[in-house]
Amino acid sequence: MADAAVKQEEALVVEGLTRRFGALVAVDGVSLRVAPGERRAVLGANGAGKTTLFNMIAGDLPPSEGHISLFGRDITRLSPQKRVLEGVRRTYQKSLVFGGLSVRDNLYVAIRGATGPRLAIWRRVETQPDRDGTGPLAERVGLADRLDAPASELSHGEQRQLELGMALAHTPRLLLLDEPAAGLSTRERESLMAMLADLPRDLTLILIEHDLDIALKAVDFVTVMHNGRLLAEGTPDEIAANQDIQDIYMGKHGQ
Ligand SMILES: Nc1ncnc2c1ncn2[C@@H]1O[C@H](COP(=O)(O)OP(=O)(O)OP(=O)(O)O)[C@@H](O)[C@H]1O
Repeated sequence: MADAAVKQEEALVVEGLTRRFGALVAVDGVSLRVAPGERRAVLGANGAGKTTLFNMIAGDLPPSEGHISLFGRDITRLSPQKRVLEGVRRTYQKSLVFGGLSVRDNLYVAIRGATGPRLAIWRRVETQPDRDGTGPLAERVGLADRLDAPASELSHGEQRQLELGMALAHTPRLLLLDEPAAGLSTRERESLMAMLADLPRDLTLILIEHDLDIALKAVDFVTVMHNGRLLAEGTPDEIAANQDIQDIYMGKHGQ
């Protein structure tokens, strides 16, 4: 049918998004449009409102005002769980990996969370779906040879890789990564960024990043926030050439 070739929707549209905490306006009328498959960085100094913006997109925090649409569907009032089913997945600044479980079991828990009711964990092992899914997932994030290692024994970089693997278990359409490279060594950052670059283009990726150099290498487009507002948007080249942004907001955070 000719009509099947429908116009492709934006992956994410955020309109006039605002979040107040008492008198503080943490996010102040932010509007964004992110194309399907785009790699976008959200930059800004501490307290700029980046995580609050993520919290509202993921449904962890209701907005005070504004709207959020995912592939043309208004998700502003959906619960975080329903947004996961719609394809939104996020990571947090603080690790949510289970240290006492192996890499395999962490990935399995993530897969189960995506595919079955919570209590189905009590079903007989052989009747549980997707047990084989842990291997390919571990391979995607460079942990194929660490499947049986307890997560607590992973390096910081490997833990970040595991978090990414857990987020990918839900085959997200929109992946929100909150400072995925924080605390990593230069080598670990490079390897994580290479992994992100290898993610399929049917996945739309937004990452919060403090390090301007990392962000500019990893993305197609950059949004800069300051004091809850959108300060600038542009390609990495445009942002790199913007001396005000470099000096005032990013210079002190570069490493
Ligand atoms: N639950 C909350 N209650 C009150 N104030 C909050 C809450 N969450 C965030 N804030 C405030 O909102 C503002 C924006 O915080 P947010 O964490 O979104 O910034 P950020 O850009 O992610 O900063 P960072 O880079 O330090 O994580 C800050 O002033 C913060 O103190």
